[in-house]
Amino acid sequence: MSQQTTIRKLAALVNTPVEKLLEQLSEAGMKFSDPDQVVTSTEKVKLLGFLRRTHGRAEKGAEDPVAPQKITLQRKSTLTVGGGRNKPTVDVVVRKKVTLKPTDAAPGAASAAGGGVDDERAEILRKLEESRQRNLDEQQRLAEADRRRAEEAEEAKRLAAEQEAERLRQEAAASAVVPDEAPRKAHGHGHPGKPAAPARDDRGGGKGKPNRGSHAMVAGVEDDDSAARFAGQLHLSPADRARRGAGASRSRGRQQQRGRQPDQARTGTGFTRPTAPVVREVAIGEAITVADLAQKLALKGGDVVKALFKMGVMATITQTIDHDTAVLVTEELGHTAVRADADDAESELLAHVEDVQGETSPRPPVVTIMGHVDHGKTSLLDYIRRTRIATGEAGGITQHIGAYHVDTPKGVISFLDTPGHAAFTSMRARGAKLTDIVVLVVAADDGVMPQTVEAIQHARSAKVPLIVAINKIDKSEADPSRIKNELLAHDIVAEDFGGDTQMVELSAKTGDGIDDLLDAISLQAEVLELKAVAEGRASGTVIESSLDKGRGPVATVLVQQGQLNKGDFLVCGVEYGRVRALFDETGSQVPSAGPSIPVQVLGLSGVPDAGDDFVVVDDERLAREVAQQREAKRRELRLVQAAGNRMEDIMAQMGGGQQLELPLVIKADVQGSVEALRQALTALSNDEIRVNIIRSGVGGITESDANSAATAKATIIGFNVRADASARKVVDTHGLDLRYFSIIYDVIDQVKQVASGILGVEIREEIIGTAEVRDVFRSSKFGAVAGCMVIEGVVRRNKPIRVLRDDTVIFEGELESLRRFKENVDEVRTNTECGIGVKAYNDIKPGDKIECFERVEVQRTL
Ligand SMILES: Nc1nc2c(ncn2[C@@H]2O[C@H](COP(=O)(O)OP(=O)(O)OP(=O)(O)O)[C@@H](O)[C@H]2O)c(=O)[nH]1
Repeated sequence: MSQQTTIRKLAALVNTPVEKLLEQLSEAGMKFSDPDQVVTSTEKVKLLGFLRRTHGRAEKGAEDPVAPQKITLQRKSTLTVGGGRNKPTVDVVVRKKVTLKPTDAAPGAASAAGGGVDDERAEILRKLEESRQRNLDEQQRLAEADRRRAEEAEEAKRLAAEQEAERLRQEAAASAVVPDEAPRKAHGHGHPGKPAAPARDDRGGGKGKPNRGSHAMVAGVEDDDSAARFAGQLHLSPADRARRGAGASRSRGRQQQRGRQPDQARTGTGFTRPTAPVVREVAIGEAITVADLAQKLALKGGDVVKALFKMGVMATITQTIDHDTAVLVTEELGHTAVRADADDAESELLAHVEDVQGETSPRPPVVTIMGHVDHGKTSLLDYIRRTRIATGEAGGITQHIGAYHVDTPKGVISFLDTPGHAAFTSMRARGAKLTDIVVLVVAADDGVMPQTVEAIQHARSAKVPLIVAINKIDKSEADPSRIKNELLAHDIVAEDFGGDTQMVELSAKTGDGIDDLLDAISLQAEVLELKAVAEGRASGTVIESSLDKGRGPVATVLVQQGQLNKGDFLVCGVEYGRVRALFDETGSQVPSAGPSIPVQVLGLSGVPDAGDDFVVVDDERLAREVAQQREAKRRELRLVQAAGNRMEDIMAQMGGGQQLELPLVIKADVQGSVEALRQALTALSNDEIRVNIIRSGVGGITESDANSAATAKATIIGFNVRADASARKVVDTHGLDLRYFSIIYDVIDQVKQVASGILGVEIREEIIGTAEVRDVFRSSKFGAVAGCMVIEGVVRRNKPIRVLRDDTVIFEGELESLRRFKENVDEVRTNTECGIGVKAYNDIKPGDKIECFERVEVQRTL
């Protein structure tokens, strides 16, 4: 603290030389060597006592200031006695002694009488006292300022937390919940008022909309339960704090807070004054982004980044940190972390779904139409839709919602409205089994085609029975028996051939045979004895989804179990919501939908993916939690996958049992070489390394080649070509691996060795010098001699050389002669002229480059 008194200051204060004060302090038994040392209040008091004792020494007064002081004065006067005739005069000295007791006005007299020393002492004492007092005041003032500052900071923090918590009210309510403590008892079934409450969520997209919550809070229209949950995120009253401190369980604390909340709301503010920093308990999974963690902690992303930085972890707001780092930083920030059990809400959901197992009853079949291109799948679906669906009030036309159901005299049949194999296989890939029966359309005028066979295979692998629709029988060239014969080759045997596959001849154009097909489907369905639980909470699969401008997220779902009703809460993939409205394929609103019936659902928080499952749950809380957890999991997965693609990570994973990638940029002198290298190198890929040629082409290595290599951290292979100056700059800057080759076998060999993980010594060519040909002389003795300037490095006579024209190798060999001014030399260095004779090569031209290289052994690294 700058306000502390140093010896120098004290000396100035009491008007004493510093040395003297040091001496006095030393006499008082306090060792100080430096005048800038700080004197504490205790030391000052000690010095004061010492001075009191020593000055005027035996004076009791010094020790007992209350005792009256006794001062003795002596005065001397001389009298002259005698002085008669012949008698000498005598001087008599009279000494007078007066003892004064300074009872009243005495102190002044005393000090006056005491002389300089007493004055000084009194002055020191007074000033010391003053200084002590000043110090005390100063300390009090500073303490007061500190306290005020702390209060202000806390207030600001509280306000920020309130705003943040308000903004994030839904997420915060969920994220601050300890997974296993979660709502099993506190929420859920124990809160009958809750399902009716969240009208707010009917608007859909309720995820973290900024202002909605705050309005609700201010206006006090929030339902008590939600408000209480929200308040659980905020501040702790002294009582709650004490409870926490005493180790009371969180859930109990929350319930008590809940009980208190309505009272607070009635006070008008809805908040209590902050009495302690909010300690949040956050659930952290395997990995989390900094932004997500900040959100869970109701902090700014920057604050978490800063805290990480202080811990020595450099991470940006979008980066993912692992569980351990996240826990450390959470604790560093004064909050607590618990491991998120990824499946807790999910298992709760499962238990929830199992609850509704009940009586099963027959359900309609779900049919998918497959077949070869142009064999009439769409026509067939359209015909059935057009003629079989009683159009609704909405304009009299049927809607394409991804599926529809038709009533036949033999029962209801649902058709999935997306013909083709992609939809079927992608659904299957996602684990969704929707289809009960496949109708295979084969055009009678065409026959079994590749996609017909593919459809058979799909149906077979999904273990779904087939019904063959032999289409286009209205055509003159139609030959149904040929189709039946062709299908025999694929083990599809028609009933009239003694097999078990129903085959219906029809025309999607005229409608002939369509009823027979519907009958066949119903028959097949009976054989399959399709059953489902018709009552209770619904579950099923999303068939199609989209974002509608006016209506928000719209999903067509196929109910597979139970009854889906308007007003139900549901989890749908990573989305959730409350069913605001249900529409059938005619565009009419329906109050509910049972098993195998497709309906459009409005009211979800977002657009789910086709193939996502949906489950109706009792309350919105569970729906939201499951959806959020799934979303978090999906995001983590995405992050892990994205991170895994980066080259650094791949390299870092070396030896981790995963396939590594070896990215290469290949440039060669001719297209033939490029192709040959491409093929040879990609063929080297094995289980451990995948050779990935990210760029290839003919010609010298350019700056953009080098840049691509830098981006992909690729090795550049120059086959009989060289890098130009700007490319070399990029190579140097990024420390890229640039290798030149002139024999295809060498390239393959080197890449092969790296790919098979045989690391060891490799022979690498290193260019030691380059000379530029300025002129060419013909000599009868040596043939063509190139008058050169060494532009880089050194050219040595006994090293191999290559001749380059336009950065492309045109000759490789050795030097015949290396001369300077007619003298043979062994080497020529940069910026020196020389004459070079190339052995067995006479076609050298001005502008060519002669590069001198050597082969060196290099420890191979990846
Ligand atoms: N004559 C006749 N033509 C038909 C019949 N069914 C479909 N077509 C015609 O065949 C062509 C292809 O029919 P689509 O229904 O588009 O066939 P698709 O299998 O859905 O074709 P992709 O969607 O391309 O796979 C159209 O021109 C139809 O008019 C039929 O029963 N008789």
